[in-house]
Amino acid sequence: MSDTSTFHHISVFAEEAVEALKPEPDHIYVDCTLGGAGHSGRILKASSPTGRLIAIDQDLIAIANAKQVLAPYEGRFTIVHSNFRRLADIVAEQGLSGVDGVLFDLGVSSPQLDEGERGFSYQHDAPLDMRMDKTQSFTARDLVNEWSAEEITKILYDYAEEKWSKRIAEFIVRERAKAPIETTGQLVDIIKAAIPAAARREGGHPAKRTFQGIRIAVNDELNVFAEAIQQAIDVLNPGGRVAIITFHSLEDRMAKLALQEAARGCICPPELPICQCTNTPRVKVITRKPIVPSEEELAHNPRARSAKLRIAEKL
Ligand SMILES: C[S@@+](CC[C@H](N)C(=O)[O-])C[C@H]1O[C@@H](n2cnc3c(N)ncnc32)[C@H](O)[C@@H]1O
Repeated sequence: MSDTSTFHHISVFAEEAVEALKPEPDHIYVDCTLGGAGHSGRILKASSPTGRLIAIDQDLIAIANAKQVLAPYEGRFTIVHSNFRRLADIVAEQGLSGVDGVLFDLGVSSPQLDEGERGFSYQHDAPLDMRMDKTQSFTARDLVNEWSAEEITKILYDYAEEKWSKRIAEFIVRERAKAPIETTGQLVDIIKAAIPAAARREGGHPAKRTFQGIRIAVNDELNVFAEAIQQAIDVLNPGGRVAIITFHSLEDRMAKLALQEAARGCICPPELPICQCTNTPRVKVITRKPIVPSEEELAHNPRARSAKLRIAEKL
């Protein structure tokens, strides 16, 4: 998408996620997932007149649009084209020893999904791509044509809970032996052929889970998030908060466990009479249960359906 005027993404938990960070003037925030800048703009507004924002995105198209959206706050924000896997380094490169809030709004933006040519969508026929960062060389085409049946089965099962993962992987391997699989349309046809007709009629689109699994693998989303969440806790100043918006159960589970573990401190086995790990709690969990979207939010943004918000505060 080169025309930034058509970049349209409705922020999920637009108010709740920003309030969670308790924005204040003079404080410094990091939005790890700038996207359409909906949250970033709200953070800058709420921390006026002197709050500062570092906003990260690995997608240059999102960044081009966000620069226009954030123009009214010129001088108070820095946009960094990078993967948030580098969060700690990015904070250090800005000459900062800590920040007061970190936001993650995980996954892809609506424009990334809707722009057929990026290959994220099973609804548009396009080259198999799925890279959030177009400067990365590894694409969905490489994965589909080069990974073994076992590797493909594993990501479809682990990242998308696809119960037909083995059959889909076998069909992919069989088809690519005839000719390379180049497009999302070809992949959708292979998935449809692999899933028995009765099962195909259950739930949503038969290709939905496979596309999710491949996208997560192409962008290494879960490993990146696991690293970044620890860095987020590290870079927070005492009293600073991390807010995490997730869109599927694997991400939410990772967020929940990482925050719980950081809140627990001691990781010694329960049978040890005295703590030997000497770990101390690093955060207080603010959301024992995740915040879920209101009926009102769901009515105007169906994409929020599976969203969950978790918040923790640095001790
Ligand atoms: C759901 S959108 C964020 C929307 C944004 N919060 C808003 O209100 O407009 C997620 C964005 O994060 C970016 N992103 C996802 N994973 C990333 C990563 N590991 N590093 C940097 N950016 C990432 C995507 O490119 C996408 O633009």
